[in-house]
Amino acid sequence: MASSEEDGSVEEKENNNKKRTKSALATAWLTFYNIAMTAGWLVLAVAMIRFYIQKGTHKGLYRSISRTLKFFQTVALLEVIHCAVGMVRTSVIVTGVQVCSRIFMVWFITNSIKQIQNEESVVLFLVVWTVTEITRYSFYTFNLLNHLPYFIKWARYNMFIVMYPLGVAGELMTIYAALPYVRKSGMFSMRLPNKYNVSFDYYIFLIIVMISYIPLFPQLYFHMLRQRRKVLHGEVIVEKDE
Ligand SMILES: CCCCCCCCCCCCC/C=C/C(=O)SCCNC(=O)CCNC(=O)[C@H](O)C(C)(C)COP(=O)(O)OP(=O)(O)OC[C@H]1O[C@@H](n2cnc3c(N)ncnc32)[C@H](O)[C@@H]1OP(=O)(O)O
Repeated sequence: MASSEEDGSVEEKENNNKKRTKSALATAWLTFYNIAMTAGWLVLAVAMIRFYIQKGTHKGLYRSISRTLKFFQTVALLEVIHCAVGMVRTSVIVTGVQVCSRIFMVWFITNSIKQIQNEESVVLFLVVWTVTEITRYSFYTFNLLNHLPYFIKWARYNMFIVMYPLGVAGELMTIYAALPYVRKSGMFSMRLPNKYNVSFDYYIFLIIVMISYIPLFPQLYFHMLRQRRKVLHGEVIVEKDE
């Protein structure tokens, strides 16, 4: 009996040690990840400001920053993995929708349709994303280091109230501006007859994507409002299984 109790406690200790090592590793990785992402978005912010000061126009801005943007926005796919493996306490679905819609905007809209790269709406979502991400990643970094200045916490859970709708407006206006070019070029579309016997119309797909903002965006927005109430006002919120 005594020996089985001892065994139990040894096993428990081992499990606790494993958990501690795992959580120390996770914290180290997340700290590195968040510092790298803050730096990446800061580089983007500086590049945008320098471009505008030097050229005095937004034309050509997207081209000048596209490589860095594509890199850091694509790396954000790791956030879906962080949620999936339980490294962070966030819904995979909420994070997945957020990250995938951004990656879609970068790769399949702005990067693929050169004619729209100089639209004002592109600058709108780029500026909004940049401000948001610098705030968000520095929030996570300082939080992990247990030295979170209140103004960063305040900014993280207040700025989105305005930034989210602005970002979405920029994205939707950009997709809308892309529609005529997509229709004319027939890009990413497959017409019948073809050897796969499959048809796909990217133009229609983009319209469906635009419509899907109507049910999906409020869910992200209300998720952030709930987070705001929890973090800034200490409300206990029972999350539904998302
Ligand atoms: C194929 C095409 C598909 C197209 C589909 C189209 C439809 C799309 C519709 C919607 C489109 C939206 C487009 C987006 C536009 C913009 O971004 S506009 C700019 C404004 N944007 C924002 O303000 C972004 C806000 N969103 C977010 O912050 C996140 O992405 C989120 C997932 C929505 C919410 O974040 P969440 O993590 O749930 O909340 P937090 O309070 O920040 O964190 C919760 C806990 O998790 C910890 N955590 C999370 N990530 C990290 C990390 N990287 N490092 C460390 N810790 C992390 C965090 O600390 C919290 O932990 P606890 O304190 O323990 O609770």
